[in-house]
Amino acid sequence: MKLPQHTDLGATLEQSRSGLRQGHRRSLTRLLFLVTGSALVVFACLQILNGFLWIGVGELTASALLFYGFWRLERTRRLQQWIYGYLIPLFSFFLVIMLLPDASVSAFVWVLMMPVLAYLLLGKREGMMLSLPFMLAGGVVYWIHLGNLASPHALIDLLNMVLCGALMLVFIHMYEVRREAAEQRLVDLAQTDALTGLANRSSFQSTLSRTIAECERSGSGFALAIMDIDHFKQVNDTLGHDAGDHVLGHIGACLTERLRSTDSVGRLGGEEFGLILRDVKPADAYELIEELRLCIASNELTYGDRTIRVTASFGIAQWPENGRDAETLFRVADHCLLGGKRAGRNQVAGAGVNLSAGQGDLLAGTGT
Ligand SMILES: Nc1nc2c(ncn2[C@@H]2O[C@H](COP(=O)(O)OP(=O)(O)OP(=O)(O)O)[C@@H](O)[C@H]2O)c(=O)[nH]1
Repeated sequence: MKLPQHTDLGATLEQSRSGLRQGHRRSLTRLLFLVTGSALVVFACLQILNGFLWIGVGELTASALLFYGFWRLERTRRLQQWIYGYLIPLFSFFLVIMLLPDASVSAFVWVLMMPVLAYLLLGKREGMMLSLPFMLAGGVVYWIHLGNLASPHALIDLLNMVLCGALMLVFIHMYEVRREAAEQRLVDLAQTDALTGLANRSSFQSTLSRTIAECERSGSGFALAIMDIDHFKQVNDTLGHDAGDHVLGHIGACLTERLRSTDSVGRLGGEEFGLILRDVKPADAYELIEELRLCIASNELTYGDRTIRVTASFGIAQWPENGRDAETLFRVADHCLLGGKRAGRNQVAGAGVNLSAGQGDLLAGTGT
């Protein structure tokens, strides 16, 4: 069996669940650091020229920190902390410039920038939790800034800002909710086999790697089984491709029904399925797979007015006895499966277990 060479699309998409994908969030944050840092240098020069030396020095220090952050962000694992470390002072700074006695009305447009930045960098939940209190504080400062609300002019200004801010927040929130849902659908599609609804090969491969890592830590064993339907080509050739699809769907359901919730099953491609049985000893794994074999063999499937009976062969590899890595386990299980096919099909063959059933044959010598 060849292991998949393509990248695991499901896992890649998985990373993008909160907010933008990690890589995109990183580049966006770096860009913001660069832009803010450069802008602060310009403002600092203007402040110094205007005689506000200490304000200029403060802005230069902040820009130096931002340039340092720009460099650090390329590799840091603490992206989230850096984002909070950027957004909280930035939003506080917006509030401070709004609080200045001679603050221009235009300074309040920054309130509208808060949800955009927070949602883009932190995603839906954290973006809302951070931007909402700052926006409310900005609204209060604006209200105080307007002074006498008895005048229609001030009231219009207040309404404009409140309405615009509220709409901005609602639209960005709705956009993020839909984007996350669409992304989730994409993740599900990338991990699922459309015909059977089971995990596809790439997703099964990820589960196997995760299982190995978990079992390395816990020390508990598991079994990998590969199942292949016998003479499936005949089903397609005699009853048609649709009937073949029907059989595949039925077998998929049959496997899922029989396994425990901690076990995993996936369609590896064509008429081949993979099973991961957690916390089992070789003899238990064999017994369970044997039960599956019998279930498939004894099942009569109706397709229109036709009755279909199929059998399947299984190869089992045990972790860690037959191999510690996915590639070796696949190779061993595949080797056993091949032995079972050669021995007459409708068989269960395990490496080192050398047990078989079906058609009264005993399979010996499979495995490594
Ligand atoms: N209906 C249907 N058939 C498929 C699908 N994927 C692969 N197949 C068919 O599965 C058949 C596999 O045939 P073979 O590899 O010769 O295997 P087999 O006939 O099961 O024989 P053994 O495995 O040696 O017992 C081919 O006819 C493929 O066209 C699918 O998604 N739907």
